[in-house]
Amino acid sequence: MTKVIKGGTIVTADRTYEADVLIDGETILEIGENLKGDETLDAEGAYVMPGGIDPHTHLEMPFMGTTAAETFESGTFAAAAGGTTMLVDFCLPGEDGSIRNAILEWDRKSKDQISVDISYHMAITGWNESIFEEMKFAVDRGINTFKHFMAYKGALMVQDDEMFASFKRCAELGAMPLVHAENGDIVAELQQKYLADGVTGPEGHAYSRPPEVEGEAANRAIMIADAAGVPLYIVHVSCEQAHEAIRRARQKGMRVYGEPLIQHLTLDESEYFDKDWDYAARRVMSPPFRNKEHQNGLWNGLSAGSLQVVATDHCAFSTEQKRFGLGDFTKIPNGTGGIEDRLSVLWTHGVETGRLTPEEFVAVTSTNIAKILNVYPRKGAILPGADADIVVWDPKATRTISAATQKSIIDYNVFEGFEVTGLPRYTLSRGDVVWAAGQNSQPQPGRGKFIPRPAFPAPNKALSTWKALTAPRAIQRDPLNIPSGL
Ligand SMILES: NC(=O)NCCC(=O)O
Ligand SMILES: [Zn+2]
Ligand SMILES: [Zn+2]
Repeated sequence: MTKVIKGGTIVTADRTYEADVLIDGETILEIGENLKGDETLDAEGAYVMPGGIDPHTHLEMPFMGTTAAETFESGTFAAAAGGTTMLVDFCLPGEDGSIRNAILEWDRKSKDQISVDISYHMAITGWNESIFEEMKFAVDRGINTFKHFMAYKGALMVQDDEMFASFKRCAELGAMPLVHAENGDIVAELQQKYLADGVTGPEGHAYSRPPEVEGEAANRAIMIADAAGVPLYIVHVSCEQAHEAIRRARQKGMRVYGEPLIQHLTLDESEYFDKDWDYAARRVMSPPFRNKEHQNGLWNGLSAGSLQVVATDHCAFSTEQKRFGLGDFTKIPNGTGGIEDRLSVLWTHGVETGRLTPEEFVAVTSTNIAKILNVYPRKGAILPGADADIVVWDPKATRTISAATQKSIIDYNVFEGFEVTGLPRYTLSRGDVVWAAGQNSQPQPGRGKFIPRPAFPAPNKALSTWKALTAPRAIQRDPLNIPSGL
């Protein structure tokens, strides 16, 4: 069974040109003029781009005494409705601390539910012999990235020596560490200080997580990665202090990647000062939204290349769950959504305003992510042989974002009222149409697949070769030049 996407303009991370795309089964067979297939999808007036990849989601994640309400079924359908064809979810060890069991649990929760493809990052939430051993099991299962929380003291947070040990293990395994960069000790102190001062509402969340705590942790993680000889990916970069650390590291030749979120690019700290408690609490996430200067810095980083990808950190709790923190902001479950709106909000605020070119848009929403996470060119590419994960993007279509019409099952949307221009006309996942605008598309649970991402020893090997060449060495001296010690 073949399909042809006809009459569109292909936009990839490096070029834009007019051509048809012929799909055979799950993969792209040919790109060219006047192609024919068993079925035709009209792309007149539209862009044909690699489907979005969201490298940071938390579907059904147990966290802060509850479980994120967005399910694998609703989350992956919402992704498809927004033009995203793959997401990378964070797999968290349970009470037993076992990585192996966590993977089995994530497989169990996701496999019969997902409409589009997924992959996992594995969280390292402590350190011992069995974690050391089981990291190899994860890599053999196609999980090549390990996440470390430098915040959430008393829960997920790891210490510097644990991170160093885990980063060294990543280096051996050809894997890459990820960090949530915030100084968890200082956050915990500041939380207590603001509570004691009588600041109990959601604004206390923002006050207790200033940009400096993020910048300090980003610098520390970069130093630890350098000492361990491994590349580093910093998730949800929200401020200039962290961005600056990444920029400086990259200037020094380090392979450090930075991931801003669509929320931090478009929403600011004033959200926490809203008089409506629910409104402000729904926007509580870590790190918190920042001011316009930080936002501008993130946009500049995307166009200049010091930041490489845009994610959502989709970790969506209902209003009822957010209310666990009434009277104490430290108990508001941390997380916001965005999986459905990432592409349209980024197109509207990025491409429509001239901050990003369409090619840069493809790079930061798909191709760079596929390359950094080692799944390119299977994903993130419009090339013969690649998976037919494609979004036919109508740059003229408009929508007012509203919880009332979204596919996500959450009862609100942090982008409520945003007018967006640019929406998917069709979303294809491995050749299947999983979203067609105006055609009453439904979730297709169970059709999505887990996509293994093999180890990528090349950057680690390059780094260790360079480290070995430039390592401090003992100076060989003629014994005659060494005092006898008398
Ligand atoms: N970001 C957030 O507030 N919640 C999700 C967990 C995390 O990534 O820190
Ligand atoms: Zn985080
Ligand atoms: Zn996260």
